[in-house]
Amino acid sequence: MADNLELQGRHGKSRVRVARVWRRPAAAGGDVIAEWNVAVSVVSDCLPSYTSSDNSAIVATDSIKNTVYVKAKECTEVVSMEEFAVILGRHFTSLYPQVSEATVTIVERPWERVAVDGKPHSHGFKVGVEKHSTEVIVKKSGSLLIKSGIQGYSLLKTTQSGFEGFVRDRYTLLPDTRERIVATEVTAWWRYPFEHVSQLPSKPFCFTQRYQDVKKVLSDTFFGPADVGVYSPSVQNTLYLMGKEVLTRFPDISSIQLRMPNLHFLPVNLGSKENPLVKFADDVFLPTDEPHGTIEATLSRPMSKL
Ligand SMILES: O=c1[nH]c(=O)c2[nH]c(=O)[nH]c2[nH]1
Repeated sequence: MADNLELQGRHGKSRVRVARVWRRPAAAGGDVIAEWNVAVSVVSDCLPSYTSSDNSAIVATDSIKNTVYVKAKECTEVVSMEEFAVILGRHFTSLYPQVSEATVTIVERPWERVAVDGKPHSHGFKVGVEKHSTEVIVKKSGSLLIKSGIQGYSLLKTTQSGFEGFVRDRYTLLPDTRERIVATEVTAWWRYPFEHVSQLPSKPFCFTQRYQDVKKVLSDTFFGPADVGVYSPSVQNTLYLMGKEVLTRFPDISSIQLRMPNLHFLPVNLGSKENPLVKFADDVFLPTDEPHGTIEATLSRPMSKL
């Protein structure tokens, strides 16, 4: 309380870029690299720095940035992003009495090991497309919230998609269809059920593995079997089935939030009655991303929240 006003502040450093290499012989799988874009934000009791010129309680954002590099150096064994975020969160909340909470957000640059002549390369990587992220909140008490996510996961089917039976009134122009392209760029966030640092799994890499698992379940459900696919009556239904499958398969995920824009591929019809230049026959489309439909939902088990 200051000047009869409530103040809720937080500070930290964003866009801290760090790359960590773990050296391993080729026989042990080769070098491992992680490139992370880290944001740390702490809730800290430093009211006088806002209300007067007393900075004595401030952990400088420059020191917060430096800590990211120190902790990366200290991780002599390969760690997942989620584990690294927990390490940072625990550090800030345990070292500084005035810091009650730390939020650590990390987005990974998706370096993927290349293969040369079919053999995984010991130290060569190329960048992939979709991105893995995490957001971890650690409180001084040890209470914890861990979310992981995927962004920019672009998926498309050339058929086995339709949309019909929707509201038809004077504003409706869209015809019913059982044949269209469906394309989206999935953003997903899922929450793990660990609510205290003491509940964290000791098995290394489980978060990284789970990310790969979730990614596969999302795409397998979107596409259906390789030869025949699966019919999608709407993006809404496909989104629901994707989220449901993740919760069914992984008891250690308590909720999932999915955002799936409907990126329209418009039928191309060009010309006039006299000169029908291009007549659409499910073959030539105008790909668009603006405007796009926005379809999103959160699925949770009863009693859990995202
Ligand atoms: O799968 C869809 N869901 C919608 O809500 C919608 N709305 C629309 O115009 N096309 C579609 N497609």
